[in-house]
Amino acid sequence: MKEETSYELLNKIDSPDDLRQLPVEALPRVCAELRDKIIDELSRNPGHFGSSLGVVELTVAIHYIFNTPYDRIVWDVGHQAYGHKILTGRRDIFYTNRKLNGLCPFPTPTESEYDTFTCGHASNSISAALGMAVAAARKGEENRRVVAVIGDGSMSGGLAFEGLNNVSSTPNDLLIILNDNNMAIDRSVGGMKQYLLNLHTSEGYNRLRNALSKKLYRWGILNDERRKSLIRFNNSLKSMLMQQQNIFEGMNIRYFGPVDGHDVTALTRVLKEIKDMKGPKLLHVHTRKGKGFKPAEEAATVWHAPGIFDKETGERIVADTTGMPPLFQDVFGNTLLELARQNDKIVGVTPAMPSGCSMNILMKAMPERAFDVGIAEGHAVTFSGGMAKEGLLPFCNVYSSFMQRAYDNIIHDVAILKLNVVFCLDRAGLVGEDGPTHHGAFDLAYLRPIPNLIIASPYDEHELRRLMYTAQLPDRGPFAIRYPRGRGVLTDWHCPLEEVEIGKGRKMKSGTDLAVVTIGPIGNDAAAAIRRAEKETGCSIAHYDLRFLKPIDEEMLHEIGRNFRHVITVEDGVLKGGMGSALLEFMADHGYTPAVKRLGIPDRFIQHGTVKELRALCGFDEDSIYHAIIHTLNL
Ligand SMILES: Cc1ncc(C[n+]2csc(CCOP(=O)(O)OP(=O)(O)O)c2C)c(N)n1
Ligand SMILES: CC(=O)[C@@H](O)[C@H](O)COP(=O)(O)O
Ligand SMILES: [Mg+2]
Repeated sequence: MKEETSYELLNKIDSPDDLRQLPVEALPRVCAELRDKIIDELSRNPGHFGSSLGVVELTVAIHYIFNTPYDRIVWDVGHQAYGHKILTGRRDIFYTNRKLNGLCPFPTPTESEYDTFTCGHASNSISAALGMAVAAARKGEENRRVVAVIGDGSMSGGLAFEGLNNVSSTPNDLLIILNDNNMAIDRSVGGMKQYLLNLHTSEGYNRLRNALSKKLYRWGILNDERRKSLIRFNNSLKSMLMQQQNIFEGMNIRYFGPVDGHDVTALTRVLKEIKDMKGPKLLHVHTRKGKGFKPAEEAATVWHAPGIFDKETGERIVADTTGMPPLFQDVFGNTLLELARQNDKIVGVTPAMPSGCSMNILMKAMPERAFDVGIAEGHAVTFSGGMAKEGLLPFCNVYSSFMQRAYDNIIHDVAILKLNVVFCLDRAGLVGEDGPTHHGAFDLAYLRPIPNLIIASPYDEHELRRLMYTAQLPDRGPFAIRYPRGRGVLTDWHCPLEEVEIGKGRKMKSGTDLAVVTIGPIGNDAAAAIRRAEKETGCSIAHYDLRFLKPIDEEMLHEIGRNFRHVITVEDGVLKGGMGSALLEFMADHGYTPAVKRLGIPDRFIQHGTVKELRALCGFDEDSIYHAIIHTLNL
């Protein structure tokens, strides 16, 4: 049995100032306590695990060497920043992490002055940090240092490349720390990953470097003052030996490393040496995702966000899901494979989320027909467009909120040419604990104005399968299907694959007093609310499931407009510009004047919490729908 950690040092660190009072020899102990604290807290209150464990030493070294919060540290994604939170005054409330009204899931400037920028979506740290560095220079804050900490996976994102490109040509003293653990959520992929692997210091190089530096010291050519030049010398030596130019050096960004990211003493030494160097620089750090917790080191994908676990045995505590409805993502993954077996034009595309969206099912069965393109949503869409132009039929699966990155690509590279690409937007609607950066709140509103695009959302798992089948029939053009995070509503997702008439909704039930119009699985909650209202009050309520936002079912809307004085719309998406707005436009365009109450996500960013809590806060959970019905009918 593992001894309980006493957190003797950690409990005295209320801010990085306290950390900086400690002698450097104390840092390994701080790291051990911090690591134990993260393991302990996360075993009870789930969150992003492996990434934070991997950067414990880096986090301690950064706060030890840099004058935070005056110096700006920009974390990329921010899923690795739990150590940062604990060291920056949030230790005692860390148990509230990701809970409603508790600590935010990712660094958030409104929560702490140590959090410098919006985090959540990958690859923005270099651009944001460069902006801060330029601002500091313009304001004459010459002593303010700016650091971007970015993972190897996030470095594969286009935005990171755009940032690097600009860093190389704009005067700045930025430090980019590349935290390379050779993993994204799934395995890192692509040329950047390969390039970084090639940058690994070869054994021969290490031997030569050590021998040379010893000699240089002995000859008096090298001393501590001149160590900085040695790092440069090392890089030239490395380039020479490895016969390739360092891509960062080639872009005028000084490259240092790779260094062992778990040696906190070495890290502090290197950071101290390079922190005040002029000009842009990149420190390449090798870490292990899940470091210090064996199961997480061995199965990094599962332990990216493992849920709760037993910290002694390392076993994940997983709820028994027998008899429960399947995850929507698994219905997608299995159906895609089924369709791919029938239609050899089908290929799958995912930007770095093969496990998250269950495209790993296709990937495993037909590796040559599934593409993980890295954290590259824009590219995923345009790449799909290219394949579609030449006759393939890509199913491009992107989390709804990450698809925001690819808006122009949908319009410019797919919709204008009416290409046959099926966009599957997983995690549509409120996603829960990942909060405002991750809620798939906007897709209905941002997709609706795009010509040529079919937009649908399934009521349940069977409907998802039918929509996927329908979308791959010949010459459908761009087709978007959105569905939520989590489980569906049916116990058996299997059903025959049948065509759905495009633009046709379903009348779920008739009624006379009020029409409730829904889109997507939230319709099930509305149905429950309707049953309750009818049972308790004797009223008569019609329920329409629109199914397609575009083309919208005009016949159905005429029926509603003609027959009802009261309409309630319910959607798991933003009210501004969403399905309710579309209905209102239709009613106005055709001279109908029902009183329309729209339920959905209000015009503000919704915090984190459970989906249930957040729907209630937004006013579209079953209870709220019920009360809206009662209120509308004055019952
Ligand atoms: C734009 C965007 N796409 C996808 C994701 C999902 N995502 C979160 S972390 C992650 C992997 C990041 O890999 P890396 O930067 O190497 O960090 P690590 O997890 O290895 O610590 C991905 C794909 C995201 N947050 N943002
Ligand atoms: C940090 C990040 O963006 C991902 O890890 C995200 O939290 C995954 O979300 P799901 O848990 O819904 O797959
Ligand atoms: Mg990584």
